[in-house]
Amino acid sequence: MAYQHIQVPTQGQKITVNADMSLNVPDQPIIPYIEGDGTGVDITPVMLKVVDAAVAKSYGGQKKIHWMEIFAGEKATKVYGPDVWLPDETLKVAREYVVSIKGPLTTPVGGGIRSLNVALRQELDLYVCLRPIQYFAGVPSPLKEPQKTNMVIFRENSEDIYAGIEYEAKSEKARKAIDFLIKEMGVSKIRFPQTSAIGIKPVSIEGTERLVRKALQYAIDNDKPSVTLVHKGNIMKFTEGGFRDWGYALAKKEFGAQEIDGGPWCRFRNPKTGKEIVVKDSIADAFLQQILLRPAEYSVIATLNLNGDYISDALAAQVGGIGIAPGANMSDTVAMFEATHGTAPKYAGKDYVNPGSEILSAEMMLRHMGWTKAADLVIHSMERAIQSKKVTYDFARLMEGATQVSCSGFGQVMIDHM
Ligand SMILES: NC(=O)C1=CN([C@@H]2O[C@H](COP(=O)(O)OP(=O)(O)OC[C@H]3O[C@@H](n4cnc5c(N)ncnc54)[C@H](OP(=O)(O)O)[C@@H]3O)[C@@H](O)[C@H]2O)C=CC1
Ligand SMILES: O=C(O)CCC(=O)C(=O)O
Ligand SMILES: [Mg+2]
Repeated sequence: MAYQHIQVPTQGQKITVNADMSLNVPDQPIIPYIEGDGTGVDITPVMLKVVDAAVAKSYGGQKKIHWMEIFAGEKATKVYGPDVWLPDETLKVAREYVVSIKGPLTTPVGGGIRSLNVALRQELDLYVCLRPIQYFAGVPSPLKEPQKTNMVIFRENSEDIYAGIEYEAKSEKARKAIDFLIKEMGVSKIRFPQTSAIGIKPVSIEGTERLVRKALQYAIDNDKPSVTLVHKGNIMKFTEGGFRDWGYALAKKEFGAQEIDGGPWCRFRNPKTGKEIVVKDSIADAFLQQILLRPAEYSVIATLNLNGDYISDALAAQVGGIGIAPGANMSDTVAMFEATHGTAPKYAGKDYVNPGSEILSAEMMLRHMGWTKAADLVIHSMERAIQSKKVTYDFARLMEGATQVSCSGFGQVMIDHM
C-alpha cells in the first residue's frame, strides 16, 4: 500500500496478531519508528544502531529489523505541512504494524497543541503505560541502597484529568460549564467562578478494571509479591476512590482474592507458583515518601494517569534518573514503546543526553516480540557499559572516576561490550 510520505521498506513483513492475541513475529519484521522532537534526533538514531547490533550479534543474520520511519510532532509539520502534527497515516501504520517505538514529542505549556503523546495513546487505545524501575549496578543514585527499588508501574493511560478535557478561564465554555455546575448541580464550592478554568476528570470502572487486570496478571506471570493501588481517594472519592474500590473488587471477582483481617487489603495464591500475592493500596502523597523510605515493600504499582506520570519520574530518580527510564504504551494488541523522559530541549541536537531510556524501551520491545536473546544482550551491554564508567553527562556528574562520553559515544560503548 502506498502512503503519502511513509516509505515502506522493500524487504520485511508485518508483525501480526494471532487469534489468541499472541504475536506472530517474522524473522524480518518491519518496525515503524517516530524519531521524536528535541533530543529525539540524538537518541533515536543511537537506539536504532544499538538494537541492530544486538539483533545481528544474537542471531547472526537470521533475524533483522527493517525500520520504517513514520512521522509525528515537529518533523511531521515539515514533511506534511505546517499544521499536520499527527498524520492519519502515522496512526494507521502504528495500528497495522502492531509494534512500534517512538522518541519524545514536545507539548507546549499553557496554549498551543495538546499532547501528541496522549493523542497517540488515546487514538490507539494504548491503555497501559508500563514503566519498569530497575537498578543497574554502578549507576549513581541519591539513595544509599538503590537496589531495593524494584518496581513496575502500571499507569492507566487513557483517562483521568490527563484526557485533556478542560476549558480556559473566562471562555464561553468555561462559563457554560460553571453555570451548569452552579445552577443545575447545586455546586457552591467554586471559589472564583468568574475567573476559573475548568478541568474534567473521567475515571471509569472499565478503564480501571482493564488496567488493574493487567497489573494483577503481570504479578502472576512474573512471580511478584504484591500489587499496590495508588490513589488519592480520600479527597477525590468517586474518581480516585473509585479506582481503589474497583481495583479491590476486581482482585476478588476475577482472581479470587480474600480480605486480610477484614480488608481492604486482600490476597490470593499465584496459580503458577502457589505463592501469595497481596493486593494493597496507598494514598499517593504517603506513597511518595514510602518509596523513598521503604522501597522494598512495593513491587507492582497500579495507578491513575496523572499519579503514574509523577510517580514514574520520582521512581526513575531513585535508580539514577530519567536518562535510564524505559516504558511501553500497550493495548491488548498494539504496543508503542517510548522513554519516560521528554524532549529535554536545551540539549537537542548536541549529541549529549543519555540514550539509555530509549534503548531500554527497545529492549522491552525485543522482549515483547519474543527476541529474548537480543533483549538480554542489550541489558548485558548496558550493565557492562555502566561498569566501564564510560557514561553520559547525567551519570558522569555523579560518578567518581567516570569518563564522560557523548550520546552516540555511549551507544558505541554498548556495542563494544556486546
Ligand atoms: N513521552 C513524551 O514524549 C514526553 C514528552 N515530554 C515533553 O518534553 C518537553 C520537555 O519536558 P521537561 O519537563 O523539560 O522534561 P524532560 O524529561 O524533557 O527533561 C527534564 C530533565 O530531565 C533530564 N533528562 C531528560 N532526558 C534525558 C536524557 N535522555 N538523558 C539524561 N537526562 C535527561 C534532564 O535533566 P538535567 O537538566 O538535570 O540535565 C532534563 O533537563 C515538554 O514539552 C514535555 O511535554 C515530557 C515527558 C514525556
Ligand atoms: O505528553 C507530554 O508531553 C508529557 C507526557 C508525560 O510526561 C508522560 O507521559 O510521562
Ligand atoms: Mg511524564
